[in-house]
Amino acid sequence: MGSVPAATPSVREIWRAQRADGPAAVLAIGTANPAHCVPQDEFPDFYFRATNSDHLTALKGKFKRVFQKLGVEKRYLHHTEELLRAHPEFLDDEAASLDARLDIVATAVPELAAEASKKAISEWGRPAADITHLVVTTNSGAHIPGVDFRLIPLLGLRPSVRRTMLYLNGCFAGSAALRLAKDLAENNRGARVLVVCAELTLMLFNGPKEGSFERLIHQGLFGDGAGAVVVGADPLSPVEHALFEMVSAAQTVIPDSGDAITMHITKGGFGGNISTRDVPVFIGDNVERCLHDSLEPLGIGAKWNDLFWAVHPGSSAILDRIDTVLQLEPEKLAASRRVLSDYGNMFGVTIIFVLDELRRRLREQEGAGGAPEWGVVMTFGPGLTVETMVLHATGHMHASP
Ligand SMILES: CC(C)(COP(=O)(O)OP(=O)(O)OC[C@H]1O[C@@H](n2cnc3c(N)ncnc32)[C@H](O)[C@@H]1OP(=O)(O)O)[C@@H](O)C(=O)NCCC(=O)NCCSC(=O)CC(=O)O
Repeated sequence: MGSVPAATPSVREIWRAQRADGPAAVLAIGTANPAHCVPQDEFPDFYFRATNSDHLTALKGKFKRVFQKLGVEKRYLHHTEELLRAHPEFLDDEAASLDARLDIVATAVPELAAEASKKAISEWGRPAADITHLVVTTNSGAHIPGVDFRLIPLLGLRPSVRRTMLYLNGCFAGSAALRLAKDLAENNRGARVLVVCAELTLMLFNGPKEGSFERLIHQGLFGDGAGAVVVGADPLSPVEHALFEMVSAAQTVIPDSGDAITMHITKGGFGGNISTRDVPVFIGDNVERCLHDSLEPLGIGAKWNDLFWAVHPGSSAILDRIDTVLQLEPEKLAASRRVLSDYGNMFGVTIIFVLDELRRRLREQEGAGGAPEWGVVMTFGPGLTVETMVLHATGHMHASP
């Protein structure tokens, strides 16, 4: 008599076994910047000298006035005066400079991305080969194979790592990648997702031009950096620790705001528009509705000042608007303001720096016995798009090395 075959599991049983038991969580964070640091008060001199524009004294005066209002004290930039001298075509948006810019970012973006990733993997505590999924996002490039592919040898990832490359998501790119990572981690038992965002503003670099206000914002606000996060569900004790549990994630579009921020590739790098007067107003008018839409279905009825906050610091005017609308206590957006001040707006990378800064601040508050348990991530970008993620702090807020 033959043995009785084991019953084949049902599709539902297979589906259930493939899924994680608990929520996705942030397990580690790493950040990196280029070495070239430019204090904001020295930037107008650097910029007008490097672009042979010192004769435009009135325009330089306007740059200085507006730069002081952005909330930035210093930034890190890949491009130096030496690099700009070697590429005079980068000073003129009518010149065909796209190929030269793409050549530079093709190497520099993966290298910066790898630096941040190595720090995240080292803090995580497991080998790089245990990463099962890779989600990479950048606005700084347009290559196939892209940064995701280059990271496999740079980090020693498995060739079978499942890659997703997100190009041109503007400043909400970091949140979009984290939202995707949450779904991947919860829907693939044992998955460990490496999220990587990297940006170089070289794609936006141009000389000053009368009447081009957005150029002034492009040059004065944005900075270069990379951030990496390891995301996974059901942490393997004692090696892994959840920093933030990722409770829910949402994305929405603000009605009639489609022209407020636009970006497109041109022969001279990136073109586009930022309606600097409208963006803070659109965000201020919609922030409460987005928050209610995220928190109410979860049954979280906390007051705004009972939460911790990780908000994309688009500029200090945007943070001021959010402060006013939500009537936040001054320290609530302190992590966002600190990152804006020390690094500038690094597009989608910025929110990873804010999370890193926030966990340091929460650790200090835990020590003092009063850290909030629940919090919100909010980022904004072209669309205008608002990304919201609800987080739960776990009490493991150890800082990165
Ligand atoms: C640009 C600002 C710093 C200006 O600050 P204030 O409004 O307080 O300044 P202000 O009104 O005194 O103006 C200072 C000087 O700038 C001039 N000015 C201001 N706005 C202008 C505009 N839109 N066009 C032309 N000139 C303008 C004023 O005339 C004045 O000139 P004068 O001194 O000669 O009188 C601020 O509005 C701001 O931070 N806006 C939001 C920026 C933004 O959109 N960030 C999002 C980045 S994108 C992002 O994060 C998402 C993404 O990219 O995806």
